[in-house]
Amino acid sequence: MSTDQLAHHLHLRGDDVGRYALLPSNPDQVAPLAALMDAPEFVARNREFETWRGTVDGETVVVTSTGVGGPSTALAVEELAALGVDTMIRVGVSGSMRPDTRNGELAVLTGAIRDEGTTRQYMPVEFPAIASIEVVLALQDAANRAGATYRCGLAHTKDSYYGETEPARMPMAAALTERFETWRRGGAICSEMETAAALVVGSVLDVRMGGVVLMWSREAIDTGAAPPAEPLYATAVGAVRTLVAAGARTARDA
Ligand SMILES: O=P(O)(O)O[C@H]1O[C@H](CO)[C@@H](O)[C@H]1O
Ligand SMILES: O=c1cc[nH]c(=O)[nH]1
Repeated sequence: MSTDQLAHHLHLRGDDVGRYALLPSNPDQVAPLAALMDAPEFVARNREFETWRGTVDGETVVVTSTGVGGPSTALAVEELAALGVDTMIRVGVSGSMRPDTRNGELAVLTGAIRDEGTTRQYMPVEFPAIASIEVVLALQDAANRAGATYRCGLAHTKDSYYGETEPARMPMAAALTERFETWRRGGAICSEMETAAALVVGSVLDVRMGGVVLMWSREAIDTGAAPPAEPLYATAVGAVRTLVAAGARTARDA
């Protein structure tokens, strides 16, 4: 795809983007994230992919929703990378996998368990889904500056939300419950649906990729209360600020 061409799913061209992108899965989070930047403006919407743009310390940053799950996340990462974006951060909400998590705490993601289907069509299962160290450190720095409560670690990425949150009613109840406990005992801190695809596709395309999510329990979701998103948004935009200040990225082959 040339950068003059309209990207098939995102409906963006090369001129619309810079080097940086934030990737919430929920289109409702796009405008509030862009609002923390200078000169926020709507750029395009097609299907579940809504894009706004702003600047952070003079650098163009797009905010593009990926939709739920690996397949649409892979599309968004592919098309943004083809247009020239080289640094991306997944932003979203997850369940927690640790009993001591405070509702609303952030998780800065160092990697993801590939318990989903999309990345198997990119790389064999032995290949790890690992975040860029530069993005992880920038997110930590920004979370500290935002005064956010957070922990760092692995996300569990799956394809079935109800398989995670209501396993007992699934035909595979025993297997789902046992697998979930296995991931928990292995150290996973949260469960969501996009990070593994973002990290593996990012790695294949030489994109610096990381992720930050707000951990919000199923019980809290069921109350209908909105999660307190300000620390999440401040951390995501603050991390871009840190990366912009650092300047040139470290080359993968250096
Ligand atoms: O709130 P977002 O970021 O969409 O993330 C989580 O919520 C959705 C499921 O309800 C999945 O996309 C999951 O990853
Ligand atoms: O995938 C998700 C998203 C939010 N909460 C969960 O428990 N799981």
